[in-house]
Amino acid sequence: MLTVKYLTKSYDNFKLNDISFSLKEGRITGLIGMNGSGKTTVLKCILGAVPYETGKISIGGLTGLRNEQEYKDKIGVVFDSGCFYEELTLEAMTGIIAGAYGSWDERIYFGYIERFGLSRTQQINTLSRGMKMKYSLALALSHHAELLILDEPSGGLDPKTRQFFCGELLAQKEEGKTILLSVNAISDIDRICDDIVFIHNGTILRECSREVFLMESVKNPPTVEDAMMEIIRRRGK
Ligand SMILES: Nc1ncnc2c1ncn2[C@@H]1O[C@H](COP(=O)(O)OP(=O)(O)OP(=O)(O)O)[C@@H](O)[C@H]1O
Repeated sequence: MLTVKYLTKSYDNFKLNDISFSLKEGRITGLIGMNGSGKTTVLKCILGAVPYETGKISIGGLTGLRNEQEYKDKIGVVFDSGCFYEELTLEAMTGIIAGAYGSWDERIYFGYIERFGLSRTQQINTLSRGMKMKYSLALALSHHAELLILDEPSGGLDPKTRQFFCGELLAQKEEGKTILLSVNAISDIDRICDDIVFIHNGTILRECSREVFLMESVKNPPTVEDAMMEIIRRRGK
């Protein structure tokens, strides 16, 4: 599905070091790591939102450089910051976003808006954090994307809304979607991940199933958070 090969991206004080990993179709993969480990940077490179120095990123053989529209249509994005014009209504904002996708499906969009309890005439800046995340998810699910990319979807959400999100993502997986979500150390959303890609200081330390990753934990019952800490402790940094 998604393949990232030898990706390198540098900022003044940070570098993604030759990142390579791939996603298995129809599974949920957690890109996990501490604050500042490079998760958002990796996602931005995949989305073509920032330039990178070296590497090849492809989805089902398509690269964003050669097939920009087709590549973009394949991805549904939910970003923590939600890139919206705050003073617009959902209806007006959606009109702008829908135009960016060749495969936009109004019928599916209205279905989600209703199911998520959102109002099309409400202004973006009056949405609570949970509502904004639901709106982002509705947009991401409305253009027949094969791959969903979510940046810290549980950040700042209460347990009930987190549960709602987990349920929605599991339902999407059932429909055959491939999902990549970034998860930080203290999130509990890792429970729904089938696979883990563990990034630390811009380097991938593990790429395996969640089950195998948990074997690194010394706690009983094992936790993803403890497994991360153990791997880092054994490396000595
Ligand atoms: N535009 C930028 N200019 C300079 N440095 C940046 C820029 N964006 C990110 N960085 C740096 O790159 C590093 C990785 O940041 P990134 O946001 O990818 O981490 P993250 O794993 O998503 O962190 P968090 O869990 O806190 O969101 C950080 O040290 C950050 O300061």
